[in-house]
Amino acid sequence: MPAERFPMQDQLLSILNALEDGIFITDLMGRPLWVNRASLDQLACSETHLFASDVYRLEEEGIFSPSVTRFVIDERRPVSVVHRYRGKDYLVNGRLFSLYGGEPDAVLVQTRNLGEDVLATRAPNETQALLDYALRQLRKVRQEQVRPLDKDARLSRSPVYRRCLDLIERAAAADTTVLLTGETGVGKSWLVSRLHQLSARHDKPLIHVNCAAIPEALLEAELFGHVKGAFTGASREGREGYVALAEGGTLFLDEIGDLPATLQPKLLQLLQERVYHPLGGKPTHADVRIVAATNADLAGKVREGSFRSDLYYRLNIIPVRVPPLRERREDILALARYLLMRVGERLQRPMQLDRSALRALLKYSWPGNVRELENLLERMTVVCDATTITADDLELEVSHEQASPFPVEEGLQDGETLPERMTELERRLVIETLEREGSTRRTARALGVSQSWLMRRIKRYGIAR
Ligand SMILES: Nc1ncnc2c1ncn2[C@@H]1O[C@H](COP(=O)(O)OP(=O)(O)OP(=O)(O)O)[C@@H](O)[C@H]1O
Repeated sequence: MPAERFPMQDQLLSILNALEDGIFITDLMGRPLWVNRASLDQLACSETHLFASDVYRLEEEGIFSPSVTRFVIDERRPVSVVHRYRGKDYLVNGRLFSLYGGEPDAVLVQTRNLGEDVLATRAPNETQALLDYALRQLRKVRQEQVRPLDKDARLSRSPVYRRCLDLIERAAAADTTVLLTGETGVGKSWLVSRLHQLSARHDKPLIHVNCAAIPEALLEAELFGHVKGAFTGASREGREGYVALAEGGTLFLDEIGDLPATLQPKLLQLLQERVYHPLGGKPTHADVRIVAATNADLAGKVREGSFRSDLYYRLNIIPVRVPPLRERREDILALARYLLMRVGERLQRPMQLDRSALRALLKYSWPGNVRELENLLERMTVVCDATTITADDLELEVSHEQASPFPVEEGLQDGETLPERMTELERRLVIETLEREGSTRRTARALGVSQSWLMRRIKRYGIAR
């Protein structure tokens, strides 16, 4: 089994591979992380196929029937069942566990072939003890040697959003100013936390300041702090501002377009000279990385004179445009499943979406972007009687149904050719139908093509499954 998928010391690999019990580990989205030899033999499925898929799809394909992993993910509790599989009886134990020693972040399924005995000579807990030992060692190895698994990086199938994630990753390493722009709810703040986590400053604070939410009269003191008695109403001891609180880390200035004109030169000084003035105090040196975000048209504000152009250019060193959800339709269903799982976990109510709901989510234009999707799924989790959400439950407004993503009347984009447009249309249709239908067999039927044609396209477009 490939060590790069799940780095592990050789001895541990040998122990786990020597077990007669099958060991199958997935993340909480049901994506395989590691599987031992016995488990692969039991499943009679190629390793490549297994790792390119998730338990939901594998269940649809009949490789699991049903999947114990899915049950553990949905129910959030351990389960023990006896499965008859290819003429043999297996005792299957599934449970949540933590790879890092904190909150559960993975599912472990252990499969024992009952036919081959569960011999009286073998202490029943022997395998379990060995396994627990191996997992303890594994946690240690991971904590020492590798960075935590990046659970979210695989969340995007959209080239535009992947470019955005890529840019964030590069910017994280560069320690320079970044300006994120994009509609409300697209995930600008989410990307800033990701940037901070990936940067060398990750063990220092990330301070989020919403420039639009703090009254103008207070913003300067909040940002830069004040010494005692600096102004009427100031606290007697004086107070540190957000810049000081972010020392060594990242200062995230959200809604930067609302930064008052009086503060703009002060921020410029901080950016250029790394110096600021607490109210009533001396110039102070700061070591912070500044990241700003806005859903306003900042260049327009510069043109109309309400935002300083020198500050704009200084902030705009690495501009990152975060695309709205309607421009990354390939991600809608994967995000919906992920967010539904997250909210289900929080509210202790696992839910699922039926096919009519998936179709409705794809048709809608999401003016409120990821936040709107998240809020809708939370509302559904609270108000739906049944645990399966249907299109009727969603009540998405027809007026917000999306026009075709490829309107003929708009013609081709600058420099785009007809074959390029056709290829992109094919790619998107394949991805969306796969997301909706789950298995390649059903997708091929829905698209009216053969399964081998579909498999070739999946390969050609590098569609992760
Ligand atoms: N790629 C993603 N994966 C998971 N959750 C996401 C992702 N992008 C955004 N979210 C979630 O969507 C919600 C909205 O995101 P966020 O607050 O970052 O948007 P925003 O662009 O900063 O919005 P605003 O401009 O209104 O401040 C958050 O709850 C966030 O966790």
